[in-house]
Amino acid sequence: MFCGAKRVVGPLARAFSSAAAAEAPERKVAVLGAAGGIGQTLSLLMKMSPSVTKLSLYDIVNTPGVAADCSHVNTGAQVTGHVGQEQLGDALKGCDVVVIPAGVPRKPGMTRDDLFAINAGIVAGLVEGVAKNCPEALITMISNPVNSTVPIAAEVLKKHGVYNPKKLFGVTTLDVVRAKTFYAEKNGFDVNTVDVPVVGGHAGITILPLFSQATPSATMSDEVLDALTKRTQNGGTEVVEAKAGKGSATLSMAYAGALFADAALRGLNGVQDVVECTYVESSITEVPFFSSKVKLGPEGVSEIYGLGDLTDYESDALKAMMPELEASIEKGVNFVKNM
Ligand SMILES: NC(=O)c1ccc[n+]([C@@H]2O[C@H](COP(=O)([O-])OP(=O)(O)OC[C@H]3O[C@@H](n4cnc5c(N)ncnc54)[C@H](O)[C@@H]3O)[C@@H](O)[C@H]2O)c1
Ligand SMILES: O=C(O)C[C@H](O)C(=O)O
Repeated sequence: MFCGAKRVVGPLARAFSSAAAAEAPERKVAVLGAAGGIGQTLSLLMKMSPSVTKLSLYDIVNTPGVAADCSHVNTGAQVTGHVGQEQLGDALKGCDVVVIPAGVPRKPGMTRDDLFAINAGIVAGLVEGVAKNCPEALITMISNPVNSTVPIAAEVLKKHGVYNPKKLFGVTTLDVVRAKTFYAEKNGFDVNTVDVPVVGGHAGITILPLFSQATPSATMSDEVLDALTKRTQNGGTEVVEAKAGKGSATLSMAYAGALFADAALRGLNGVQDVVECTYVESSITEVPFFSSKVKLGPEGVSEIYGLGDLTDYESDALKAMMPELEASIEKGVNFVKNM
């Protein structure tokens, strides 16, 4: 089927093959919210990752079925299913990476912040489980609103005396995935050769793709640049509206979540130069959590890169996002303080 055509291997396949080093240590990954729209596909992708040896699937419903199904895939990872609060400890013990896509998704007309009322408590409870059962694990937070759920996780971990800012990540990979797709489409590039850093947070105007730093570079009019920026910022809403009340992005998010989890595992395993955009505790701007390019290593975060040169358009957008980002962070912090 591919005779004659030059076929470029995609990023997940590249991540999976380079993670497959024979000397890679055993790694246990848990997916919390594994029976959900994201959770099920993400669990499958994690089952396909050669760097995962144990895959623990946790949810408050339906995980026995999801785990049985996933366990029949003929790859190396051993799958276990855990259902309900009393099985959370077993799901988490010995984990190296905990991926959290638990919680409710948006419906049309909602903002991500509208999910705070339900998801804040869900995330706090799950991170408490991490603090008690696998405090050394890397946490990759998918549940929205990410701009607040990551600070919530940090505060819960602090309450338990186990917070390590190098090990807590908000997953903003889907913004990068979208920016790459839209940029490649617009400029006629092979999407597998494209890179676009996306900085800030993960909601509306806090999502800032830096197309001036995209590779390969392209000359775009101000109108095209603005349209691409807005499409990236509204990518989640585009899917929510298209799904018309049946949830938000699940397939592309599972792909993005697997890409990030695999990058985290490669970093843990000592693979060099693993760099992803992710929302972490950061001092590169005036807000305490910010997404930018981060090098991932054996301890989690090994280096947080600065923003580089920004155009006037990008500088203005950066300034404009700060009040919203700051308020979302404060809301998360206060939620745990008042718990
Ligand atoms: N970071 C991102 O880029 C991104 C992208 C897409 C979606 N999301 C977010 O991911 C979350 C999940 O989305 P979805 O489409 O998979 O939703 P979903 O409703 O399909 O699945 C959520 C799952 O979480 C489970 N759950 C609820 N409470 C739980 C608890 N206390 N412990 C464990 N599991 C629990 C539910 O039973 C369900 O199976 C939403 O908050 C959504 O907004 C984030
Ligand atoms: O948009 C949403 O609510 C889900 C997610 O954050 C996304 O970007 O797709």
